[in-house]
Amino acid sequence: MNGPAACGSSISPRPPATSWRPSVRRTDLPPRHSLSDWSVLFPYWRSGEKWIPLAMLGGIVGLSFAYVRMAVWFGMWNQQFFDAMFAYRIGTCLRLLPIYIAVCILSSGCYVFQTYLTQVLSMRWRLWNTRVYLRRYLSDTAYYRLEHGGGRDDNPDQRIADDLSQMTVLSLRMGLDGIQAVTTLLSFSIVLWNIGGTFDFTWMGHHFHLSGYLLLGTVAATLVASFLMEKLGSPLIEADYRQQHVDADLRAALVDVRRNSEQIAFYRGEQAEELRLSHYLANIAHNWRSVVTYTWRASFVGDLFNSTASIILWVLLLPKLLAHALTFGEYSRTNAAFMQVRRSLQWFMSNYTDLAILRSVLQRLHEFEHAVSEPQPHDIVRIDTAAPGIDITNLTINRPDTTPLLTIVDLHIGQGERWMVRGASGTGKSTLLRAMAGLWEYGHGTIAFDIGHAMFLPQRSYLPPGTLRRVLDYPFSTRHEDAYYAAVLQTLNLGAYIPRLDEDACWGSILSPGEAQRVAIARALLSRPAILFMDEATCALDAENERNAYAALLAALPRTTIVSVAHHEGLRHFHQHEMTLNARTGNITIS
Ligand SMILES: Nc1ncnc2c1ncn2[C@@H]1O[C@H](COP(=O)(O)OP(=O)(O)OP(=O)(O)O)[C@@H](O)[C@H]1O
Repeated sequence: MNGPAACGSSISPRPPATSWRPSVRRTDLPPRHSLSDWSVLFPYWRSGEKWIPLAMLGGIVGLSFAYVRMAVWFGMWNQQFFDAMFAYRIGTCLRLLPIYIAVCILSSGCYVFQTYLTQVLSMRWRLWNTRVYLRRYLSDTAYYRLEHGGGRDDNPDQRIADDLSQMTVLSLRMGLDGIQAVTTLLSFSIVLWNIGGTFDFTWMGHHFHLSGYLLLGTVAATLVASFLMEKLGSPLIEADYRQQHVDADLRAALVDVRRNSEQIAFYRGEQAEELRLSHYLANIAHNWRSVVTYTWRASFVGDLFNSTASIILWVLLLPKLLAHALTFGEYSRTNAAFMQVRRSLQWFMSNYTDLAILRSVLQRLHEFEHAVSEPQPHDIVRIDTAAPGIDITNLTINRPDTTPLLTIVDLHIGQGERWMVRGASGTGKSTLLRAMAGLWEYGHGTIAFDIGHAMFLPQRSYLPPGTLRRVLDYPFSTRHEDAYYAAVLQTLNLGAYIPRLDEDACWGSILSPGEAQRVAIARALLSRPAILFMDEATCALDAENERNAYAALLAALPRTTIVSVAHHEGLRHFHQHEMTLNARTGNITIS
């Protein structure tokens, strides 16, 4: 029987207990935005690499200004051109055309170069951030703590793969569009102000003198529409926040099915899985309905405003029309300026959804950063010592709920000694090894050994994708003579794989659990650790292969200290000492 696909699976000693997250627990919470969420944006711009991206950003902003400047120029050109056209001055029109074409080419060039620079900058930023996040995620066993630490953060894969990409793309696009919107607003506001001139009128016996009424009217109309959109669309932020979570939960559940496909197939668990996945799908559908409702409300106001824009402009231009003070060229320029001011003011509302997504992304990244950099309590102190053997002093291992699991007052394991750890299921054998490996943070006491020369073999061996040679060397990149690999494989009855040493494959799903365990033993034989911890590392082997594996270890590593969690009676004679964990007292007995 082949083992569960190890390509991409975790190195945990058993299937991760929390890999299935049945509820969308945090999706029910309202988003808690805080200013510190925005801090996620800054590290890149303060890093040693900052000068190139800052120069690129400067270039993009400069191009943006140039682009807006050209748009203002187009407005002026429009007025001149259409006034000439309606006055039938064809010669003037022909003179104006080549200039127009030249500026068009320049403007398109600016736009294309700005887009190119933005994309390059976005990718550089994303790569830098991803490298930093990967380093943090893979350092100090953060990946293990996140998975096994009671769900302090969910879906780290989504944070690293999707959220970082979204953060860079969205924040750059919104930031640059925002700068462009403000520049456009200022530039065309001046145009509108100048065109708008003054408006004198008498109402109820009072004389009014209004300057720049065209600009004021445009701003007022846009602000009313924005206010309505804000009122109707604000719950969209919350709904979008939840949407990201429910989507990620479904994806995580699907990955879970893929990872455990064989077990599910043996159980014929299709219906149960369909039910479980339907639960996630129902969450998506439920939230999606909210997203749709809030989106159509906001879109309705936005679209209504867009389609009535020309009427609003006509109303605003009515005084000039009544005074016969509007040429077609001036109308054309006013229309362009009106649209630009409206569009840039509207930028804030048309980017409502993106802003909502960005805020959710930043919040999740901030939570992730917090989770990975959370200082790990070191109540169980591991001392790295060059002294041979292992010393355990006043060690108490607790469960996560702080109830005591196991106590070892004082224990010395001498160099080269072989200890068998026994005890009923659930007494804490694996947890003791986790504490030795620095993966268990609940409890207190001291464990001293040569950490740098120790190796742990869990029950479920991790076989990364790649060549068999790389799998055997994992996690190091040491290279041995071919004959050495061959001899080790032969000793462990894996001779059939010698010709396949350089085959690139997903060995986790090719090898049977027993073969995978023998590959792990081969790793120990190849890397020759000073101390070897084994957690039921041969439990999937038949009696003969298990005896053979132990015999090979003893023959090849006579000076290696071995601490081995095992149940099989037949293994007792390979060990000199026995440590039995007592379920009732939580103490150990040594024999
Ligand atoms: N992440 C965890 N969260 C909560 N409880 C845990 C966790 N890991 C282990 N435990 C608990 O600690 C106890 C000891 O578990 P451990 O895996 O060490 O047992 P074991 O002796 O190795 O069992 P077995 O022989 O069945 O492998 C068990 O009661 C288990 O439920």
